[in-house]
Amino acid sequence: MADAYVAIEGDRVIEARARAPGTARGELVFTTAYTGYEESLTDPSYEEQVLTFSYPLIGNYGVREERFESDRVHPRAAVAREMTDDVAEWLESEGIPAVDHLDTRDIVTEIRDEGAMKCGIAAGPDVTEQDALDELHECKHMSDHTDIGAQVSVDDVEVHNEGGDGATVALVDCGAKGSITESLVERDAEVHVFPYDTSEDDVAAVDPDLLFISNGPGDPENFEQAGELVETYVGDVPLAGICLGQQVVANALGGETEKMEFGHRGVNQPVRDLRSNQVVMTTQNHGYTVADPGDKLDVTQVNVNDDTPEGLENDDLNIITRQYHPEANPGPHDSLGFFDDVLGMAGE
Ligand SMILES: NC(=O)CC[C@H](N)C(=O)O
Repeated sequence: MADAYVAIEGDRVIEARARAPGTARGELVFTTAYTGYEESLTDPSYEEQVLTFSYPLIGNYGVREERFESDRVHPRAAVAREMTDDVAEWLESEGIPAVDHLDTRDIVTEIRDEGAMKCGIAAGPDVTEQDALDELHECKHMSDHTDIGAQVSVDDVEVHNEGGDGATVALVDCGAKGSITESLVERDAEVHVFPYDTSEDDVAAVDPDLLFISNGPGDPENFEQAGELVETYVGDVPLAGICLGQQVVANALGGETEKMEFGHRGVNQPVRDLRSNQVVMTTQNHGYTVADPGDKLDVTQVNVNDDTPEGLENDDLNIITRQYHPEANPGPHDSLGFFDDVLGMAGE
């Protein structure tokens, strides 16, 4: 007998097995990544989402803290065809409901047909279908999480590699993955990690060589303060952005973003560079996209599958942004050179 339920839009309820107990709600999305579950589950960009793994076996190489991208699990719940005890115990210890023994192909097909959707989850010996439906009915649209930045950002400024020989980077933490800071520090940068709503004065005080807007969860239009920093610094200081960072930069410079149907989440998304015509494989996790880059930014890279913008640049204003995740945690490593390019703009 089922001891877990996943309720999706249209009030359809799918039976499952409880692997970590509890109730939760969020935007139901899927990743096609076949490795990297530790990184995905700790990626702050999954805040307020329920993550379904399309790869059928999750957890087969254990759980190791050194692979985590932040200090907690961010999806509200996890769904897999088969989840190992290691992962189930980790999620339980974090208070994150998890379910398996359901047909994840069905869920993925539903999301591909209908788009990312609201869902409710209830798992554990005493739960009912109605508990999952109640969660579903309480679920908000992703764009209505207007203060999502506060849920994932640092509260106070953190400095990494103080006194480093390289560039001084102001990294605006909209929910930054740890490996972005690591990628900059490995290249000798002194990285000042600022809260998502930091003031211009705080950033000015460190006299940055590069303003870097991080990845993050939810709708980029809910990150107005980061956009204001972009407007302040454009032309004076080189600008870089990853994922939500690309979207915030585009919105601030006269462009527009929109919600995608079901987004890109996985580790084999092909991206073509329009200048070199080279294709690289990339790691992705996004549900919004730049619909119009505005007149200050050129689209320099596109997704081979659907032509959406993957890279925006302005050589005169020193701006480089990427929709995918060049820090490559999990991999592939094809696009790590992004960090050399943006630090190059900063004079390194
Ligand atoms: N990884 C990210 O930064 C995601 C950006 C944004 N939240 C989106 O879903 O499109």
